[in-house]
Formats: sequence, structure tokens, C-alpha cells
Amino acid sequence: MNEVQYRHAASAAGAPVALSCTGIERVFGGLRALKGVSLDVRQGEILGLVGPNGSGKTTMVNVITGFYPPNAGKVTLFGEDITALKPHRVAARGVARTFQNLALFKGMSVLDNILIGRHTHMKPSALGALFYWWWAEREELAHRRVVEEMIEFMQLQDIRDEPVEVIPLGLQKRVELARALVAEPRLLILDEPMAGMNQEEKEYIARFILDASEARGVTTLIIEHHMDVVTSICDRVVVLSYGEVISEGEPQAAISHPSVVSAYLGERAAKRHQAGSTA
Ligand SMILES: Nc1ncnc2c1ncn2[C@@H]1O[C@H](COP(=O)(O)OP(=O)(O)OP(=O)(O)O)[C@@H](O)[C@H]1O
Repeated sequence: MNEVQYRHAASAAGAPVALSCTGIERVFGGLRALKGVSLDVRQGEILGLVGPNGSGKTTMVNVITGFYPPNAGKVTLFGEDITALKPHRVAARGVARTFQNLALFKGMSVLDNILIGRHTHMKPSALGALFYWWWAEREELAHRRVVEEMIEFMQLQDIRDEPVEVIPLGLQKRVELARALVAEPRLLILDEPMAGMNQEEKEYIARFILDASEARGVTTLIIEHHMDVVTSICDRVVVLSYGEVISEGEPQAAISHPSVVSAYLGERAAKRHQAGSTA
């Protein structure tokens, strides 16, 4: 992110809370993966969730999206208690996510993969197709229009009819983001959207995330390991280590906190780092 600075212009400081997680606990066998994690995402904000490998980031997202019910704690979305709702019910309330490992449908085109993102807006169409086929057709056309606009927004026109498995990883990640965005989410959760990307691909995705936030007002929670991305596009950052929040706040300050440096580098290396920076 050296060439272009993507600083997020919108300030969400005074905006209402979109997502609130309070005291989230999650245990796997004998392992306490989340130890009372609390965090808020404000409407229109891009919140970065960072932390070393195994610190509980994906587990937190799985709790929010209903994949793992928490052992304790509460999740609310725009004030509604969504704790432990099933994933499809969380999705129906306007939460869209992308996955750490791509979850696209092989054998289907880019366009059809993105169209699937509209499923929460589609009415059960079996009856419609039988008795009101013209209505079902009109509805399908409306969904296709949204998808075509998204294809243009994400600059995927040239590959719209390609099977997803033949396009490069960077573009596959873009298709996954497009699929999440056509759901018109109230909360967008991105789990490592830039994993495995080169610098140019990272910059593209960063721009799309910012554009979605600024032009469409999408509230975003992003797990990301690339700290240049985090400091460039996030309004705020929450840092996890061993299932606990160890730092939060303005991105640069939050990730420079000594407890974060030592969580990433280990105690001794952190002391050397500190000695070096004060020398
Ligand atoms: N389904 C599961 N069963 C057992 N243990 C799990 C399960 N999911 C996660 N864990 C454990 O919970 C802890 C937190 O894992 P999690 O994947 O949430 O971390 P993370 O911060 O997302 O890591 P990474 O950055 O490597 O993706 C780890 O110790 C992990 O092994």
C-alpha cells in the first residue's frame, strides 16, 4: 500500500452501533478459543480484527454468523439479539461474509456465482414459476440487473462468463467479494480477503472495499494479516491474542501497542524491538 494511501475518509465515531458482541466465550474440548471477547462495529465503519495465528479471529466470525453457537455472551445486530441464530437466519438479517478459503461454486460461471449472492432477496419461486411465471421472470431480471451492475463496479466484465475455477486467485477473491456485496448486506464480514494476493491485487481489493464502504455505506468487519492494508483502510482495529482483546483503537496506535508487538514477535524479540526503537 505504499504508492497509494487509502485512508478511509468517513468517520463512524458518532454513528449508531451496528454489531455488538459482549463477553463471547467459545470452548473447543479443553481449549478456550474465545475468553469473553467484546467488540462493537459502528454503522459505516471498517473495523479490522487482527491477531496472531490461532488467536480466535475466525472463531469470532463463526460465532457472529451463527456457525458456532457461543458458550456464553451475546451478539446483537442493530439492537436485535442474533446470538446462536442459524447461519441462514443471520444471513437473512443482512450479514454477508467471505471465507478464508474460497467458497465459490466450481463449474459455474462468474456471473452465476455472483447471482447466488441474491438468494436472501429471492422469494420461494417454485410456486411463482408454476402459476406466475411472468412474475418470477420479472424478479429474475431485477436480480440480474443488480448482478450486472456489480460486475461493472468490480470490473469483472471480461470474465463474466468464465467458469470460476479457471480465473486467477486474485479475481476469484474479487468474485467472492462481489457475491457478498450483491446481497446488499447491512454488515459485511471479510475473512482474509487478500490472502495469497500480490501487491497489485491487494490494492484493487482495498479500493473495492473502500468504495463499497464510502459509496454504498457498507459496515465492514475485516480479518486481515497485511498490516499495511489494515492501517490504510480501517477506521479502527481490535487485536486478539489467545482469545482475548489485547488492544483496540486507531489502527496505527492499536497495532503498535507493546502487548501487540510482543504477541506477534514473542516477549524477547519485542524487548529488542522496543530497545531498537528508543535507541
Ligand atoms: N472447530 C474447531 N475445533 C477445535 N479447535 C478449533 C476449531 N476452530 C478453531 N479451533 C481452535 O481455536 C483457536 C482459534 O482458532 P481460529 O481459527 O479462530 O484462529 P485465527 O485467529 O482465525 O487464526 P488464523 O489467523 O490462523 O486463521 C485455535 O487454537 C484453533 O486451533
